[in-house]
Amino acid sequence: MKEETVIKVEGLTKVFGDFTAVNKISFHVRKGEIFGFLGANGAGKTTAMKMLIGISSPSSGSANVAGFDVYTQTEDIKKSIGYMSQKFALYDDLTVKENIRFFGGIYGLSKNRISQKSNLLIEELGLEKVAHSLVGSLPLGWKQKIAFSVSLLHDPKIVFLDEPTGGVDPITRRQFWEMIYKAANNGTTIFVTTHYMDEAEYCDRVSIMVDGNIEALDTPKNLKTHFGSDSMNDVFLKLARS
Ligand SMILES: Nc1ncnc2c1ncn2[C@@H]1O[C@H](COP(=O)(O)OP(=O)(O)OP(=O)(O)O)[C@@H](O)[C@H]1O
Repeated sequence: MKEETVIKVEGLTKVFGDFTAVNKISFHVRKGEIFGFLGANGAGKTTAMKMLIGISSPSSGSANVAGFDVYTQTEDIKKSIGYMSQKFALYDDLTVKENIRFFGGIYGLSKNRISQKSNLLIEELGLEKVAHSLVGSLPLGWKQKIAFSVSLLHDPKIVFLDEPTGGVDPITRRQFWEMIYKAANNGTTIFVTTHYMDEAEYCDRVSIMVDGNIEALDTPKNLKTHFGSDSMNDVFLKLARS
């Protein structure tokens, strides 16, 4: 059976004045794949991701996300994807239930569907006792797990995660990744940036950006073999130093 490609990027470029932040990057991502998008600070990850989620127009090149063009079909892209980041996830001054209701509404879900999804999410995450607590009062790890579930409320084809586990303890990060695996097993494609190299090991494939270019892209196993490394941390350091 032919594997479905849900992200196709060819020569995608973003220029700010005379500075090239993203330089002709090309890659494909398959349905249900966990694709790690790595790079040192300032490598161009966020700039690339903004083009893919339809909030920044590329300078040149092409990209198709969930079947839609990043130049002309950005509204369709936004409806087909989920997004969460460490910096923006949920509203601290709304309760867990209110956040779910709010985002469900934004994603265009019916009241009934929101209610069903809300009950399911609260049960799955064991949040019965805090369903009516303000999100701001919850530990960061809980917030991030709820935010991830909320980003999946509308059953998006692809979810973009921008450093989703920043600042979270290792046990909670592990639990977070179990949620990522579950979503991927259900066919959701995961596009994730991270600075944690143990998380890079959990991805099906990893791309590594250096100064706007994708310098390496393969499975963690192949990358380690290619660079003669025993860890993704070592691969990353070798590339970032070269
Ligand atoms: N609007 C902008 N105007 C000019 N330069 C920009 C703009 N946005 C980003 N840049 C520059 O582009 C480069 C890539 O930034 P970007 O935020 O994409 O990196 P990143 O890989 O996401 O880094 P981090 O891990 O720190 O988030 C940086 O040098 C940044 O200063």
